[in-house]
Amino acid sequence: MATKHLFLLPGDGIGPEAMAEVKKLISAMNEKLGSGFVTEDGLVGGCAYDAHGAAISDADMAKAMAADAVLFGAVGGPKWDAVPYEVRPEAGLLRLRKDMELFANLRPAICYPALAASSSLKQEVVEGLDILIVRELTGGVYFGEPKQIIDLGNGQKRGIDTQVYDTFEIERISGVAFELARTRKNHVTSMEKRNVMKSGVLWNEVVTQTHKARYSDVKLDHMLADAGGMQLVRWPKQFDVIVTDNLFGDMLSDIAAMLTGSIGMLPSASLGAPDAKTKKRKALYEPVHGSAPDIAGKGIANPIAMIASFAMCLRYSFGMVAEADRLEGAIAAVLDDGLRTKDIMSEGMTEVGTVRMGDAIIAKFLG
Ligand SMILES: NC(=O)c1ccc[n+]([C@@H]2O[C@H](COP(=O)([O-])OP(=O)(O)OC[C@H]3O[C@@H](n4cnc5c(N)ncnc54)[C@H](O)[C@@H]3O)[C@@H](O)[C@H]2O)c1
Ligand SMILES: CC(C)[C@H](C(=O)O)[C@@H](O)C(=O)O
Ligand SMILES: [Mg+2]
Repeated sequence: MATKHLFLLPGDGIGPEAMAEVKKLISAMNEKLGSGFVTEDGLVGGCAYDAHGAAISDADMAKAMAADAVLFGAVGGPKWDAVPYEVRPEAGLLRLRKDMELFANLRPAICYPALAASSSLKQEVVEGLDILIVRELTGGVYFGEPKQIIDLGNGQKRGIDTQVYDTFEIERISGVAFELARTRKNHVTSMEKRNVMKSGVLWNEVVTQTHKARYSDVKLDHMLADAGGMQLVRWPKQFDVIVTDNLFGDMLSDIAAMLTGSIGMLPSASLGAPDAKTKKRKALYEPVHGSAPDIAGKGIANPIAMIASFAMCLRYSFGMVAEADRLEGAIAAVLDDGLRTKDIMSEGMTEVGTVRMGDAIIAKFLG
């Protein structure tokens, strides 16, 4: 079996705790299934800043570019609140996304049957939920120039961020959303704020044109992003695929996380365009949650988002669809058995820490 190079960036806070569970899984897959993964660890975020004064080194950046896939934990924390903006922990993640051109961020929000009763929303609202947020990841206000604070000289300062989208960026992300919708319920909802933003007007126009030219078989709706947030909480099952920009996608996916029971449940895949020759995509897989400084080091973090991100890696980077399905099935089965980390704990269930949850999922996966 061909060697599969994985570059692991556990990061800060609960990142390494969640990644440790995936490392165990990878070792077990190599040993029991001969999966042929070769892994190497690197530094990103605050730990990278502590080691060499940058949120990711050029050497680790090169390794990320060369790997078949990157697995990323989480970055950030109060320890680095005062470091210069350019080298803050989050800058490492943003550099990875930009330099690897990972423009398509897939954030599925699935409510596992066993968790339907433990959501903060009514059971009938979330039961059976299966939606996919397709977030544009390399453009918009995250990267637009100018981005600065200027001194106005009158005791006032001005903070400036710039929202920029070009036609090709909207075209390619909406293409990803339409393609994925065809493999699901064939329905895309595009979200922007065309009522106040010029970039929203263009977004709406380009999505509509792309739909008309290439994907008229898919049902397309448009929704203002603020109303979209409201509808996500009111009746999320009206959605199949949501396509939206970088900032709205960040916020809407955190909202969607709570539909699944906890932000500790939401995985993501960040994908580049297929290479013209090899057809391979650059890819990074990461949980949607952050470094959770409030629970870091306590052994109670939910590793499911990280493990489910690895399932996405198996599916999208290695075509190991059967293994990905089995891993997702193992997560569902362990939840059916009543095991819960603290964030998803409810009455009558068995509370376990990060390691026991990881062990239980691996044992189910290996059958
Ligand atoms: N991809 C990333 O690396 C990423 C994503 C989001 C935030 N961050 C960074 O993380 C730091 C903390 O951010 P925040 O507190 O806003 O968001 P967070 O996602 O880290 O935490 C929000 C809340 O959710 C809980 N939580 C998160 N993940 C959990 C898990 N797996 N299991 C159980 N509970 C979990 C936390 O304990 C906390 O109460 C900041 O520095 C932020 O910039 C990083
Ligand atoms: C950590 C931060 C840069 C990141 C983002 O804003 O994209 C995070 O919130 C996410 O959702 O991946
Ligand atoms: Mg976020």
